[in-house]
Amino acid sequence: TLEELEMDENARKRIKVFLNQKEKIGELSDEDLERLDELGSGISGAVMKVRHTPTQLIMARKLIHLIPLKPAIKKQIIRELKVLHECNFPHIVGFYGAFYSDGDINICTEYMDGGSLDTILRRSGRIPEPILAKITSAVLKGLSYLRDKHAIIHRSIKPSNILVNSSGEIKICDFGVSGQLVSSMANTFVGTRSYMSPERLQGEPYSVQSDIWSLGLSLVEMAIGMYPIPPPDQKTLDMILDDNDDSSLRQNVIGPTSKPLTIFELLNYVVTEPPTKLKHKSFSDDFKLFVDRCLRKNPDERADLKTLMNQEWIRKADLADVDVAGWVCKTMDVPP
Ligand SMILES: O=c1[nH]ccc2cc(O[C@H]3CCNC3)c(Cl)cc12
Repeated sequence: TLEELEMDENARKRIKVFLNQKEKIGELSDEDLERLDELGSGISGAVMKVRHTPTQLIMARKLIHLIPLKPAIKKQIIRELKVLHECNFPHIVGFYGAFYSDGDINICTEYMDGGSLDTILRRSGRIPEPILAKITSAVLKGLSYLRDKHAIIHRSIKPSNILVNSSGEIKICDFGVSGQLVSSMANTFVGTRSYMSPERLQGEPYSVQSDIWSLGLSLVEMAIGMYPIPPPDQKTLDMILDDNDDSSLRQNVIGPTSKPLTIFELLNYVVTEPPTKLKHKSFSDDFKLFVDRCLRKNPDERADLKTLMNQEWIRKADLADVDVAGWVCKTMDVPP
């Protein structure tokens, strides 16, 4: 029940409102959803902004095109996705329902008008440290909730799976709730970058510790405004971060100086080279220490969720009064 989860009053209220609206929906179906806009596309498919005509609710609809899948497998995935009905938490994106229609698995979730952090990063350059601390606190709470209440590990923490809205809420999405869906998509990796931990890249058993590596790498990327493998040299970092004309609101004018690594070289780098470090005077020591605790190649040396939630950087973040809503609105105004 919501009572047992340590939530503050207005978080509990928001979830009650969400569940109230959800009751009006009943079975979701394709003909009840009116397409409004394209929101984003991930490795598993496209995400559309839709309106559920019977209730006029705005939702995000993710289409997962998995061919060829035997009907029995598809039924199992839809059945396993139903666990999402029990995932009600301030930092987990709300779930309206899942259904299967003409070859696609459809997952309908809460619409987040600020979008995903990778889009915000592309538009506004980089994310200020006080905002990153709030984002990290939310992600850690979300990961703890998934592990402690549902024994789920996220499996793909990265900027594009962290969503924000103009109320200043920060939520994670696209976690591996359905084992069958995870294994059906196991070989559909596409893309030029990876947030996977060294142990996972080497096929070793992995746990929530693997999500902590991904969080650390995502934090470095969001702090400096570029994918941090291979680590940019000091000169590049100084150029990006020393700007005092508040370039954090503008696209960084420079890209990587050396030629980009192939995906193989990149994965090989993660496994063989020392982990990326966050080193620049513009970041607090607490932040640098936090990132260092996340980016240990040995998962046993990497800090665990509980330790990280008690780190100075996070304790200060939880007490700090940061206008996340204001920041999200500012990034929503920046032209795409
Ligand atoms: O508003 C949303 N609600 C729920 C989900 C969602 C997912 C989105 O993008 C995908 C694409 C890659 N990962 C996340 C985007 Cl851009 C928005 C939403």
